[in-house]
Amino acid sequence: MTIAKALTIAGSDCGGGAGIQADLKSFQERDVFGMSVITVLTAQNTLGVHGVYPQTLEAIGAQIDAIFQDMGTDAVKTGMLFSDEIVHLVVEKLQQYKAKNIVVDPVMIAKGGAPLLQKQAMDTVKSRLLPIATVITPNLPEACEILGLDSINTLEEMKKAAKALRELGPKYVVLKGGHLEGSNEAVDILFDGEEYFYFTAKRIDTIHTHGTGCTFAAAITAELAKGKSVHEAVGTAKQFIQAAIEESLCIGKGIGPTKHSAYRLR
Ligand SMILES: Nc1ncnc2c1ncn2[C@@H]1O[C@H](COP(=O)(O)OP(=O)(O)O)[C@@H](O)[C@H]1O
Ligand SMILES: Cc1ncc(COP(=O)(O)O)c(N)n1
Repeated sequence: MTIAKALTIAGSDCGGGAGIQADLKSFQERDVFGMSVITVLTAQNTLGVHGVYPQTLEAIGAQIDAIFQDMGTDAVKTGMLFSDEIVHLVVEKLQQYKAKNIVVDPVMIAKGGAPLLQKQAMDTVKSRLLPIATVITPNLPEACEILGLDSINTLEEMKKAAKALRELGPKYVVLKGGHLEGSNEAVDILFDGEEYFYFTAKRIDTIHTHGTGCTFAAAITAELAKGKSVHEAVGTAKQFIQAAIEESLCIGKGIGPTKHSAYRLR
């Protein structure tokens, strides 16, 4: 039997809602063999991030080598990379192993406000990581940070931002509109350099969105691993995250996680 293989290179969320844990659950739900490289341990729950413990470069490099020297991957997702040195290492390794289908979720700030990427790493993310990406999946605050904008408030501004982001080198930009104020729809825009495609869903009135960005990007990665086009992958991921948020979980005292199995169980 063969199966598509996807790798996540990201931070561990011991609370299970975001990071490596969300990614592996999403891979499994999409029938893809999931593998993980842990960059950082976080002590995290629905109330916030209580501790960040970066792994050594040696440990991160050894995990990546172990996977590429034996099993290989059909697609790779990057999430929380935290420091400049980790971003450099991950880019070098992905280039060394000629990784295909790279989905970069440029994780910067947790929903509760904790920094997940050090300020010094931003330039390297822009100059080294985004250019090797097949797809990038920033949310609106991340897009503002990358582009040096104060805010993005309308779909027109989202289109402009998607275009500017693509000029930094990724093949496709998926700009997520989950944070767009005053809209009763959650609209994500895919830009391939020529056309804009809108992925629209009803905005769900819930605070339980811990890990939505990770879950969405992981679902895209899983579909790419199976050989789907970027357009198909984003379409499936949008339905996957919509179902997961619709049935999101009131676990813990703060911002709860989503239900990864919701889409499959429909
Ligand atoms: N309240 C919501 N209702 C429906 N979809 C949402 C909601 N919040 C976020 N989304 C969707 O979830 C995905 C992740 O988006 P977002 O929450 O912006 O990312 P992040 O977790 O990186 O901040 C996107 O497809 C977005 O449109
Ligand atoms: C380890 C880790 N990685 C990423 C996120 C971002 O979560 P979200 O998907 O809600 O933006 C997080 N809170 N923790």
